[in-house]
Amino acid sequence: MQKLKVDVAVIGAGTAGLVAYRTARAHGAHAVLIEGGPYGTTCARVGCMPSKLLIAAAEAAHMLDAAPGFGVHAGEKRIDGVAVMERVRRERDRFVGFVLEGVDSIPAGDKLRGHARFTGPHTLVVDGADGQDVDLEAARVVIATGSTPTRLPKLQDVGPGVIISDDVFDWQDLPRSVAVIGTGVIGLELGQALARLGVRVSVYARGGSVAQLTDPVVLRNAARVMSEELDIHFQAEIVGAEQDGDEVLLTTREGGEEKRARFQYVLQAAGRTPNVTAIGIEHSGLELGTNGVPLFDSRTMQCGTSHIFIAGDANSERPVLPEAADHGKIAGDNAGRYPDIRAGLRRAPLTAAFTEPNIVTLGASYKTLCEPGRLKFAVGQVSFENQGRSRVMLQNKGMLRVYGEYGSGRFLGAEMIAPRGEHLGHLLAWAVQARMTVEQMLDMPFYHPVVEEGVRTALRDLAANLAKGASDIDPDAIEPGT
Ligand SMILES: Cc1cc2nc3c(=O)[nH]c(=O)nc-3n(C[C@H](O)[C@H](O)[C@H](O)COP(=O)(O)OP(=O)(O)OC[C@H]3O[C@@H](n4cnc5c(N)ncnc54)[C@H](O)[C@@H]3O)c2cc1C
Ligand SMILES: NC(=O)c1ccc[n+]([C@@H]2O[C@H](COP(=O)([O-])OP(=O)(O)OC[C@H]3O[C@@H](n4cnc5c(N)ncnc54)[C@H](O)[C@@H]3O)[C@@H](O)[C@H]2O)c1
Repeated sequence: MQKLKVDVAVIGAGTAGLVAYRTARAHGAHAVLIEGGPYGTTCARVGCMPSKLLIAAAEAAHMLDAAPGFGVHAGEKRIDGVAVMERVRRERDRFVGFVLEGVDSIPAGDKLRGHARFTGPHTLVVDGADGQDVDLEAARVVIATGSTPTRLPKLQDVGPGVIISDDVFDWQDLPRSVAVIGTGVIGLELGQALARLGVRVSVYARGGSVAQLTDPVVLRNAARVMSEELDIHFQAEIVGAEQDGDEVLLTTREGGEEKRARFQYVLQAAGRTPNVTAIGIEHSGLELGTNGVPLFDSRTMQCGTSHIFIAGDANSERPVLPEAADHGKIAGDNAGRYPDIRAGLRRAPLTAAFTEPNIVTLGASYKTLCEPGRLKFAVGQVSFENQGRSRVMLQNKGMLRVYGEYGSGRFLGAEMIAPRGEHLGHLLAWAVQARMTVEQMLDMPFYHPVVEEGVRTALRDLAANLAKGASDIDPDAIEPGT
C-alpha cells in the first residue's frame, strides 16, 4: 500500500471540492484532491446544465403552443426526440469538457483516484480505482462528497424502468411516458419539461409540497398553476411497481383507493441524501447530527473545533451550486490557514426552480419567520393574473408574497411563483443582503411596462401593512408548508 502525508486532503472533485482544493493550495498547503467517480461535477454532468438544456428545448416547444394565443400559427409541431436528446448530451459534454480542462491543469501528483474513507481523525484510505490503495495522513480534511438521489424502498429492484435523474441525460430519444415521484425541484423541472416535449407525464406527490415553497398562500397558488399544465396527483402514496416488458406498472393509493398506471419509466425525484455514510465518518471522531451529517459552523464550515471541514451538498445546508462554490471557498481557505479560522462570506439565501412560471424563494422563508419568538413580520402580496406586462406576454400566472419587519421596516424575504421569477428573485435577494428597508426599495426606479412593477405593488402592500404597526399574521391560522 502506498503511503502519503499531506497538509490538506479534499474528498470529492465536484464544485465544492475543486474550489476547496484551489483555495487551500493558494495558502501554500500541500493539498490532494480525491475523486471516486467520474470527473466533471454533478452540476455539469447530471445536474444544473443538462436539466436546463432539456428545459430550453421544452420552452421552444411551448412557444409554439402559446403562439396561437397571439394569432401566430406556425404549422404542425414536430418534436424530434433523438435531436432533442442529442443536443442535451452534446452541450452537456461541452460544459463537462470545461471542467475536465480545469482538472487536467491540476498537477498529477495532487490527484488521487478512488473512494476515500476515514480510518481515524487524521487518516484516510483511498481504495485505488487501479487496485493500488493509498494510506493517507492529512493534517486537515475537507469533506466535499456531494449527495446522491434518494431511492424509495418500495421501488427497489423493480427493473430498468425505475430510474433517477442521472439516467435522463443519457437517453438517446424521448420516452413515451414517465411517472415522476416527487413535486420537489427536480420532479417539477423535469416533469414539466418532458410534458412540454410531448411525453405523457404524471407526477405523484406524497403530500402537498411544491418545490421549495413554505408560504401556504403561494404554495396553494403554485399547486393550482402547475396542475393546470401537469397531471399532478397530490396526497398519493406509492404502493409498489412491477416491470412488465418495457413498461412499469405503478400502483399508488389516492384518497383510499388503489390505482394502477403504466409508464415507460418511473423517475424517482424524492430528494437527495448527503454522501456522508460510506466514508467511515464514524472513525472521524466528529459529532453527527440527526441526519448523519457532522455538526458544523455554517460561517467557517468547520466541524466542531476539529481540523475537518464540510462543504457543498455533503453538509445539506443549502444544496445548490452557488452555495457549493461558496462553501468550498470557505472550507478550503480555513483548511489552508488552520488553526487561524475565519468566517467567510455567506450571501442572502436564493433558490430558483426553472419551471414556468419560475418558483423562487429568497432571504428568510415564511416557515422560518413563523418560528416561535419571531412573529414580528408583515406580508405584502401581488397576483400576476392582472399584472400588465405579464398579461402582454400571456404569462399572467402566479403570485409573489414579500415579508418585512415591524419597527425597522427592513425587507426580510419573499416567496413566489412568477413570470421571470429568476430575475425578480435576484433583485429581491440583493435587497435582503443590502439590508434595505421597504421604503428604500420603493424609492428605487421601476420602468414601465415591466414585471418588476408587480414587485412594486407587493412592496406597497407590505409598506401599508407595516404602517398598521401590528402583526397581521394570525398565529392560529399559520400553516407553514414543507
Ligand atoms: C437534476 C439536478 C438539477 C440541478 N439544478 C440546479 C440548478 O439549476 N441550480 C443550482 O444551483 N443547483 C442545481 N442542482 C444542484 C447542484 O448540482 C448541486 O448542489 C452541486 O452540484 C453540488 O456540488 P458538490 O460539489 O457538493 O457535489 P458534487 O459535484 O456531486 O461532487 C461530489 C464529488 O464527490 C465524489 N465522492 C463522493 N464520495 C466520495 C468518496 N468517498 N471518495 C472520493 N470521492 C467521492 C463524487 O463522485 C463527486 O464527484 C441540481 C442538481 C440536480 C441533481
Ligand atoms: N433549480 C435548482 O436550483 C435545482 C434543480 C434541481 C435540483 N436542485 C437541488 O437538488 C435537490 C434535490 O431535488 P429533489 O427535487 O430531488 O428534492 P426536493 O427535496 O426538492 O423534493 C423532494 C420531493 O420528493 C418527495 N418525497 C420525499 N420522500 C418521498 C417518498 N418517500 N415518497 C414519495 N415522495 C417523496 C417530497 O415530498 C418532495 O416533493 C434540491 O433540494 C435542490 O437543492 C436544485
